[in-house]
Amino acid sequence: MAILRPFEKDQDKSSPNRNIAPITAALDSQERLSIGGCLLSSLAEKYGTPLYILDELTLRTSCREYKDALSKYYPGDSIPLYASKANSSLIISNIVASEGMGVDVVSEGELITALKGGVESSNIVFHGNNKSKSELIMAYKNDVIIVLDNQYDIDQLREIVPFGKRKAKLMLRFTPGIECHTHEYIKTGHIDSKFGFDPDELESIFLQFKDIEWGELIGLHAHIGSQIFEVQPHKDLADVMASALQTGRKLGHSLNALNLGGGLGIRYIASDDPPSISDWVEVIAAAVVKACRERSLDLPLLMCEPGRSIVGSAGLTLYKIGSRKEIPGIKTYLSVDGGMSDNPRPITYQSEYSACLVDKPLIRADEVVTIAGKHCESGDVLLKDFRLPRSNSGDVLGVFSTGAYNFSMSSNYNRIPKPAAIIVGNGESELIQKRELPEDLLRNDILPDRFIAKG
Ligand SMILES: Cc1ncc(COP(=O)(O)O)c(C=O)c1O
Ligand SMILES: N[C@@H](CCCC[NH3+])C(=O)O
Repeated sequence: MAILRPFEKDQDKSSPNRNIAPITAALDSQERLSIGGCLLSSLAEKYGTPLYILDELTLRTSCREYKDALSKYYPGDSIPLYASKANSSLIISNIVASEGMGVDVVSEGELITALKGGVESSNIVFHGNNKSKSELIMAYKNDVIIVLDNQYDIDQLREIVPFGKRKAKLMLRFTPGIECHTHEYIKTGHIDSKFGFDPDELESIFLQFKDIEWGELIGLHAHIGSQIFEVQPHKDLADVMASALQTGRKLGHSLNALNLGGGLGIRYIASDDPPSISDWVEVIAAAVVKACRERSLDLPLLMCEPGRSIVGSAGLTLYKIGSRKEIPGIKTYLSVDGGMSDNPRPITYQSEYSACLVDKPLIRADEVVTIAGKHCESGDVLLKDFRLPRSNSGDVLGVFSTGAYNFSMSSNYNRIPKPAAIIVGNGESELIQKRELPEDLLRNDILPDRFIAKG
């Protein structure tokens, strides 16, 4: 298999999700790798490692591609909502809002981050299969769109919304019964999923909502899964959703919005071949238009919720290589100063990544190594049987496409502090997340008085 070098000239710069590296990847005169005009080895020196890096231009380009493609291919109104579970922070909320996107949130933490980052509440959609009362109160008070996932949501909201006051804006999530090819853990559209109402329940929910005082059903939502390369499941989804829209409208609900969720995949390794953002939007827009026209339905406001394809390839992580263990005839381990606590995807989903030595990206890869993390877990491996040039302790390794579901899924396993994060662009770098210190990890520990030795 050809190795697609992440900084090759044939990068498809217009569609970041088809590139392994950020679109600003470049080499300096000594053939060392830079991103956003910043030399990666200098960033490692300045901020320490492990270090999450976010490339501003790649992130903005992805947002613009969604916005532009929706305007170009969908004749009705549309808005892409960034799925902030992929990576939630003030800076990302701020950037996606400035690009005219909304945000999808699933907790008070993600909601407050979106609001404080500058996202307008009318452009926020609140999800969750087990929302707490305080989450629902916060969502209602901030007038964000609440996605009803189950009867428990309905029962709680009925008590929360004060009688005679502003109605809650509601969407209804259902499981469309669509299978897609992705990891078992990140499929959500199949009938036995924990998310959303069963399609058979829809009619009775529509009837239940006919005369309620406290909420207005404004649309429908479904999401089939994540890291998907095929477009057929989303075409099928458009059809299933248009049919549900027709049922709901016949039963008297205006249902002006259709939210098709996220799911577009990105290229982690050379053999990954996702459609571009623009091609994906073209297909889903056409499918929604066709499905609505066939049923003589007015076009709804079209929403989608991309997470990974917005932020995945905008991010990379720098590590320092430390110890080397050679097991003759078996394998060579290179251990780095992070691992499953900053990137739990390989151990969770057997996900594969691409990487290089940032100061030697073009040197011939002459050994096969396993890049291990530093945690007390044999499965803590970031890259298996990966080709790299001979390295030394202290060399900086860059792992690409870590912008999505890395920081947001990070942990403090083994009481390892979380890495710092920076943003780069136009040759400048700025801190966006402070590095945790070991002392920070004691912040919430309590040693009750009776355990403290009395002097
Ligand atoms: C409801 C919902 N919307 C959007 C997303 C974002 O998906 P992705 O990051 O694959 O675009 C997810 C995650 O799978 C989700 O559960
Ligand atoms: N966390 C998953 C994606 C799940 C998306 C949320 N429904 C991943 O890392 O691939």
